Amino acid sequence: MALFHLITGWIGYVLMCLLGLILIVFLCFCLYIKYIHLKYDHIPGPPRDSCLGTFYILFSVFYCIFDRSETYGPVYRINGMHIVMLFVTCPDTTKVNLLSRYSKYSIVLLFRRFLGSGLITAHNHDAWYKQRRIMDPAFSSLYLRGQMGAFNERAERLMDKLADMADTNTAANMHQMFNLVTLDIITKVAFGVDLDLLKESDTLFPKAIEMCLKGMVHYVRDSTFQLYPKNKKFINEVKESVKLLRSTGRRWINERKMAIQNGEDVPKDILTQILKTAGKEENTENEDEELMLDNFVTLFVAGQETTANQLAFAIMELGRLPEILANVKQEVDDVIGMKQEISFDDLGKMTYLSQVLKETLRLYPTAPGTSRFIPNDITINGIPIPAGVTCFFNSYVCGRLDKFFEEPLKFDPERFHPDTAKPYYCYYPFALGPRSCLGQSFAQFGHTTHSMVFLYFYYFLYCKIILKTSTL
Ligand code: HEM
Repeated sequence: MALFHLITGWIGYVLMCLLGLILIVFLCFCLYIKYIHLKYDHIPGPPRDSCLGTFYILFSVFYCIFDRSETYGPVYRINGMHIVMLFVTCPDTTKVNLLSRYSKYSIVLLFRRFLGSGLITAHNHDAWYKQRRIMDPAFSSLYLRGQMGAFNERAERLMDKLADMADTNTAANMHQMFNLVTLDIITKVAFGVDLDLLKESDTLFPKAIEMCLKGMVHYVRDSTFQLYPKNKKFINEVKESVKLLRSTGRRWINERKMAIQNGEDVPKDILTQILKTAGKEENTENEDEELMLDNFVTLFVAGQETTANQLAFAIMELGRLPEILANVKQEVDDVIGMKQEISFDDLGKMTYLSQVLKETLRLYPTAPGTSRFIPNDITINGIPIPAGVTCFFNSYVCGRLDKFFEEPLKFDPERFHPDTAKPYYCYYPFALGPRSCLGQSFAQFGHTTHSMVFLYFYYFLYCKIILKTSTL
């Protein structure tokens, strides 16, 4: 009996302590919310949906962010689960923040390392800077000029495939075609591997990338997504896809390492540069390998879907707008004529095509935004912003606001005519500043008509398609 009393006494005591602890946590939470209210409530923003703040962050529903930008102005606040996020369309703030050394977010996809500390997601400025300097040569115009053959060949393969489909009256899903061909190009030009996915119809690799991207969208939209049991099957598929991408990377990296060790002549491509990122930090061998794999996956994710989607959106608009299509055809006929091979210099002459592609990214930016953590107090449009928030900059929203672009929903390549004034920090489909897209750094070479390096080569696919369709 005494033992029983002792045990119940202890249980009562533990319960009391637990209750006390819960009460303290609850009070701290209330104080925290009060503090957040006092600190940030002067910034305009929608009311909170519930006691948890704004539960749905709605990153992917851009029209929602867009509507709010119209309602609340150049900077507004959302308290997502009481974490303050700012959505900014003010050009001056965009300029200052994106051109400065502010840090970014990181993604560990569904508990499995995905982009890790690779170029896009690296937090530490110095570590990122070292990687970027190493990668730059593989994106130089010098290296990419030498890859024209690979681009010509892959584009020809696509043309042959389309011609076959035309002969048999088979409908072509252009988005899917572009997905395969951009994957082919990246694997060849960046990693020296010839996949020929258009022919092989091996869907394992493209599917793995698609699953990873789907997983990433879910993760960004709701980071608690992985905790719900009903999502388990999907999550396992994503995990398997990440595993496949990283194990493929490991295999290709090891093959290249062996080739270098055996004194073979290896291309100075992205894979060779990725190998150089190892041994630069005080990392263990395992950490080095993981970093290399982060960059391997990063380049697929950054370079493949973005370009494939841009191509697909442009084809969609050209299909809708025969006049613009006729202008593009005319330019391609004038510059390329009957030539079989398209040269690097030909691409620079395609001014109108370049305008079409820029306009495509205004309406359909395939990497729609970026974010920066703000460590110091700043002022946006006269509103004081206390330090400690993350600012989101959305090119999709800016591209559709009529204060920046007249008749924003009209597809009009003339907006990007070389004689027209450049949009002032409201058009940034490749982000801006030091963390801008690595595939876009051609501007640094002082080339004004075309501001892309890697992407530049995708113009090429257009030329081919336009040429082919005019002869079919
Ligand atoms: C239409 C095509 C593309 C678009 C719209 C695009 C857009 C972007 C954007 C907006 C960022 C910044 C992301 C952020 O801040 O989180 C970025 C970064 C990056 N992109 Fe692209 N990109 C494209 C194609 C490519 C290609 C073809 C490659 C290379 C194969 C590439 C490689 C990268 C890399 C490595 C970064 C990280 C840069 C850094 O932080 O140093 N991108 N891209």
